[in-house]
Amino acid sequence: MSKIQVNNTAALGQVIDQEQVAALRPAAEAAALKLEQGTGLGNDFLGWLHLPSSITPDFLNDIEATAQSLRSKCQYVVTIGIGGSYLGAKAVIEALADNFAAYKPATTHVLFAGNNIGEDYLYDLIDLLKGKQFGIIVISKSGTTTEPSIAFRLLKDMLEQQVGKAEAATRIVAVTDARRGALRGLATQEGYKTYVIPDNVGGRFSVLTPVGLLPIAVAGYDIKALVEGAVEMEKAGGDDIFTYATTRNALYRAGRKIELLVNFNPKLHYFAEWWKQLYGESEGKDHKGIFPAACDFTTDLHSMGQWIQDGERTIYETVISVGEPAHSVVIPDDKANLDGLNFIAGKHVDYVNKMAELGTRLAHVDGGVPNLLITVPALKEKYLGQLIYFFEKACGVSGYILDVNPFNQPGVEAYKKNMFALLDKPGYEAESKAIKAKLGK
Ligand SMILES: O=P(O)(O)OC[C@H]1O[C@](O)(CO)[C@@H](O)[C@@H]1O
Repeated sequence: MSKIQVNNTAALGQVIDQEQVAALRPAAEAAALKLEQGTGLGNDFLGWLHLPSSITPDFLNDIEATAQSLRSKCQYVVTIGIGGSYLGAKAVIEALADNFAAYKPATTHVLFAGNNIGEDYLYDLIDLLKGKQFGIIVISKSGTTTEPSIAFRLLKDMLEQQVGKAEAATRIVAVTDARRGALRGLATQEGYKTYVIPDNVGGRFSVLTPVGLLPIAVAGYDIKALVEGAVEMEKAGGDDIFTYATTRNALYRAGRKIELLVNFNPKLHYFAEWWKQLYGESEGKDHKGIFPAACDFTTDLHSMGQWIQDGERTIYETVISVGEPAHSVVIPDDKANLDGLNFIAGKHVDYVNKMAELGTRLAHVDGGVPNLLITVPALKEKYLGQLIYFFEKACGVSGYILDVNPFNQPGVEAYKKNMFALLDKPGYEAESKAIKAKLGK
């Protein structure tokens, strides 16, 4: 089976050595056992662990049928959600899509909303959708998150005005909790097609539920291959996962507090955004946790490269290296050679990119930045499925090595409480009074 691979050789020798990594292996194995036996912190949120192998062909067929129905009617399908309720779908779609898909004709464009509170963002979206055939996938595990709720209220209204309430109900799909939350009530009342986010799967671990699978299928990608890749990784288990989890924890203990996930392919930008939530929400608690940051290379070498090469030595780098590009572009020969580029004439652009990648890794290691390498054969559904499961499992293992609960996110509530208090939300009267006093109002 061709699969993703992890290599930590270039992470060793300066800041940490193999012994320090090996010393964490028993902790990693104990963490994996805790996940398997459900005996660790947050054990009511382990539904993702054997999720891939529990997905049936019938379930995927049903999602594909719903996707096809939306595709047949809609030029645009707006996926409404935030955090784990959008980043997985966005990451996979961007990794697989034509870089310029937005400017090329397509049966159906998948758009995203409810992931910010930008008035102009919503204005521009509403403007785009005026008079167009569109549908909505509204995703919220809690069913009460403010950002997607605002976007859904606006777009539902607009859709009903454009096509009538009955037709709108056939173009809206809700993905939410089986029982709880305002979205569940609304979907039942309006008769929307719904999918359930299992109770024991947290938002940031939900990309392989309908949260990710439905928008990915609407965008035209092969969700069966995606799940197949995840199943392969679920069954393959250990070594690469342990290597990644133990090396990053050894580096953290040696003072490397920031992990920089870098790619040499712009299609992976949102994959890093998904990864940032996965690791940031899972590990950043009890005043602990590696700070997950990301860069797109070579783009950011011309902005962040100086800092990475020469700034404070608190970072290490994890490179996601893609083996093969999907297409071929060769650099042409030029008789005049005024740009001096004939030394690479006849070479594939990807060959130059790979030399940039190798040169960057060597330079950064020389500059004191330990380097982990994850190779992905190609940007295809199957390998993305492997990568998703790899990072999820490594996150659970890593979180237990760090001795935090990797499956909760209590810290996210602080901003929400203040926002509701400032907005005078019913039920927040005491908080409103307190925050206004603090602001001298
Ligand atoms: O799916 P929901 O409940 O709308 O939550 C969206 C995101 O918001 C958070 O709950 C944080 O507020 C994330 O954990 C989650 O992925």
